[in-house]
Amino acid sequence: MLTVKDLHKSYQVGKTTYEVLKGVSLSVETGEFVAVMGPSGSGKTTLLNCISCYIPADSGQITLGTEELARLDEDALAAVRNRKLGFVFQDFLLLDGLTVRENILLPAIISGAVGHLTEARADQLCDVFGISAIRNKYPAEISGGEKQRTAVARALINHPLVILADEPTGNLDSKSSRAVIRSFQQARDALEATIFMVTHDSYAASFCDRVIILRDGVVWRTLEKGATDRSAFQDQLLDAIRDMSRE
Ligand SMILES: Nc1ncnc2c1ncn2[C@@H]1O[C@H](COP(=O)(O)OP(=O)(O)OP(=O)(O)O)[C@@H](O)[C@H]1O
Repeated sequence: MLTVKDLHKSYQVGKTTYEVLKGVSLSVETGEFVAVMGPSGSGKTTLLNCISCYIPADSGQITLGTEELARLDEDALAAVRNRKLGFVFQDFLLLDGLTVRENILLPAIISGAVGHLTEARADQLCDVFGISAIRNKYPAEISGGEKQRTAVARALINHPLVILADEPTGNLDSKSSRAVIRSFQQARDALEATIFMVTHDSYAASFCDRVIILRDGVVWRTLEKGATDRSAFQDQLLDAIRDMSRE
């Protein structure tokens, strides 16, 4: 589904080149919920921005479905962003002047794809995320949890291959974090959505199928949840992070 091979990315600051991604390789399968963790500065956001087509990598390959991103021109990349990727941001970015349903439909409106099928999809997503009763309300009239579920539904409207989430629980208390994670789990279980989430939050990551830990621009370790119970998996993640700081 999503494959990253030997990805390199540097930033130029004045005359100095800082190599941030130093050969990242990973893959995410359809229907997987994967987190990327790592210390501040390890390259998580840079990786996400390369996969999002916001910044070009220096070398290496990113393949989304059957398309290799480096081969695409600007227009094709914009189409990938609109139609093949869904985004969930830390502050959710709902538009205040649009209702819940209109917010969910927005990516479809932007890609010129609104019709009966898309409207039915919006209603299906409202059902899946339990927001049908509030679909005609405006963001100012709904709770934080409802806003989060609206943002996840919006990310799914165009049937994206992958949802990219950047610190989606970053500003939230643990109850609201749990609500966001539950939405991702519902998206995976009910709609076979694939989710790739950057997070600092070991609690949020402990609900994932797999956690990739970056250190200093490379994949340092990958932990599979498998049949491990959530809190034991969170302990494993915290142990790994402690190991990393000792090495
Ligand atoms: N546009 C840029 N120009 C120059 N340096 C940058 C730029 N963006 C990021 N960096 C640097 O690249 C390194 C990696 O940044 P990145 O944001 O990818 O890390 P991160 O793992 O997401 O960190 P955090 O957890 O703090 O968000 C950092 O040292 C950062 O200062």
